Order: sequence, then structure tokens, then C-alpha cells
Amino acid sequence: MIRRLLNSSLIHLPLPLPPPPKPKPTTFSFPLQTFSHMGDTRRPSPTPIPSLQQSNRSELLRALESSIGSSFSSQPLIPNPNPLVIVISGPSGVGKDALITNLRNSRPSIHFVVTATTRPRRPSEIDGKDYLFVSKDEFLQMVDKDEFLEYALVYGDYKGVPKQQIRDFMAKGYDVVLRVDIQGAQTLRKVLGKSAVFVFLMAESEVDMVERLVDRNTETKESLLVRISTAKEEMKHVRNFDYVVVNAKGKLENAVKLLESIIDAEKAKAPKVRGAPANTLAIK
Ligand SMILES: Nc1ncnc2c1ncn2[C@@H]1O[C@H](COP(=O)(O)OP(=O)(O)OP(=O)(O)O)[C@@H](O)[C@H]1O
Repeated sequence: MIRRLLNSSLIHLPLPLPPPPKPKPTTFSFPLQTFSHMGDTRRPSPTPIPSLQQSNRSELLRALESSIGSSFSSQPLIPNPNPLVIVISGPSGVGKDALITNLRNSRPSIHFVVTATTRPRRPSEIDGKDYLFVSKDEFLQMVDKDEFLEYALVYGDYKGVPKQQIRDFMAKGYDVVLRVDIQGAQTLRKVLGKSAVFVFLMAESEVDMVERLVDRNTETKESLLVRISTAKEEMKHVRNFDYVVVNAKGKLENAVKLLESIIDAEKAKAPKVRGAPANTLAIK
């Protein structure tokens, strides 16, 4: 079974894929000579600057270039930002899957990493799209082959983030979103540090969170109790995250919008602000 899985390529990618972002320019040019030659007697006398209103545009630009002492580059002043890794986590039942399903629709250019899991597939889920459903033996063989960036035993089932998918998509310039439980987020923080963006998703109140789990109708009484008591404990980890998104009852779209704003703001950060550029992540 595991051989079939590996031979048929571990990564079941959602197709068709949107076009990847445009590749970055390889050079970054900036007019460095600006005023450094002022007073240099060897410099040829600058072309007189014609009237700003009446002159022809290219004539004016040539005269300005000549006065400045360098030509104006049409390359972007700031190269395209590096691909971003966004880690979405939060207690059970807060709406992580629901949020990601909605984000998928609004941001088709993001790659959503398909987590491998040994838990049974829920009726609404599609193998290879929502999760990669594997047996326990298959999962453990993948562990032996060091195929996971992070994996954990969550409520009796294994879940793991396949490395190769992240490498492949980041190499093509895609931003990637990972969905992990709280222990997974802690491990990923150690592996990725500040080069990934960690988002903690929470419900507005405990009662909302419990109601969502009950209404989802996927748990036994026992597993419901474990999830609820774990969730209370997990709320303490919120301070280790970069952002908190509250998924208020009936307002999933607001949570999606906030997450999109976070992604946009992270992409717009000045290059020096973030730590190591995300696409230089050492995923071994
Ligand atoms: N804002 C919301 N208001 C009401 N119900 C919601 C909201 N967001 C999600 N839900 C519902 O809450 C239930 C739990 O959501 P979901 O399965 O996405 O949680 P999860 O965090 O992925 O849980 P788990 O970690 O256990 O897989 C689902 O039935 C989902 O449709």
C-alpha cells in the first residue's frame, strides 16, 4: 500500500493550478551616483533641462538623467517579496478548515499544503485535497523516510506536514499556507523561527467553540471531552503567535478578510523588517 502511495507520488496536488507569481528580476539597480559627482570637474557639462511643461517627455528624461549623472532604470525599485509561509493554528473546532476552505476561493494563487493524516475521512472531505488520508503503517514509513517537516499524534491520530510540497511550491514562487494543531505550531516555530507568519485562530468564547464541535457532529462523547479540555489548555499558547484572528459566530467572512489583510501586510513589509527571507528557509 505504501509503495503504491509513494510510487503514485506522495503529493496529490489540487489542479488546475493558477499561474505562479512573476519571477523576481535578478538584478536590483538603483541610481547610486545621484549627487556624488557634484563639483567633479571631469564630468561633462549636463544637458540643460528643458521646460517641464513644453518639452517632449523623452527629451526631458534624458536631460534629467544627464544632470543626475545616471540613467533611470525601469526595473522595480523593490523586487517581488519572497514567498511567504503562513502557519494557521488554533484549538479544535475554532474553524481552521472552514477558514482555509474560504481562503482557497479568495486567494487561488496561494498553495495550501495538504497535510497527511491517519484519521478517518469525514464525508465532506476529499482525499488529496483536504487531507492526504493514509494508514498508520504508511504514515510511519513516511516518518522513517524523513518526509515530514513536522508531525504529531493528535487525539490518537497522526498528522504530518510533507516537506517536499513546501519546497516545490516555494521554489516556484508560491506563498504557502500550513494548517497545524497547537503542538505542531510550536514545533514549526522552532524549525522556521520568524521566517514564517504564525496565526492563532480562536472562537469568540468557549461556549461558541464547544457548540461548533457539538454541531459538527463528528466526535464521540469521549473525544469531545478530550478536545474541549485540550482546547482550554491550548488557549495559553496564543502569546507565541504573531497574529490572533477571532472567528466570531456566523462571521467567518470577517475572519477570512482579516487573514487576507495579514497576508497583504506581511507581503508589503520592507525587506529589512522580516528575519531571514522565507524562501531561504532551510528545509532539509
Ligand atoms: N464563524 C463560524 N460560525 C459558525 N460556525 C462556524 C464558524 N466557523 C466554522 N464554523 C463551523 O464550526 C465547525 C468546526 O469548524 P472546523 O471543522 O473548520 O474547525 P477546525 O478548527 O478545523 O477543527 P479541528 O481542528 O477539530 O479539525 C464546522 O462545522 C464549521 O462549519
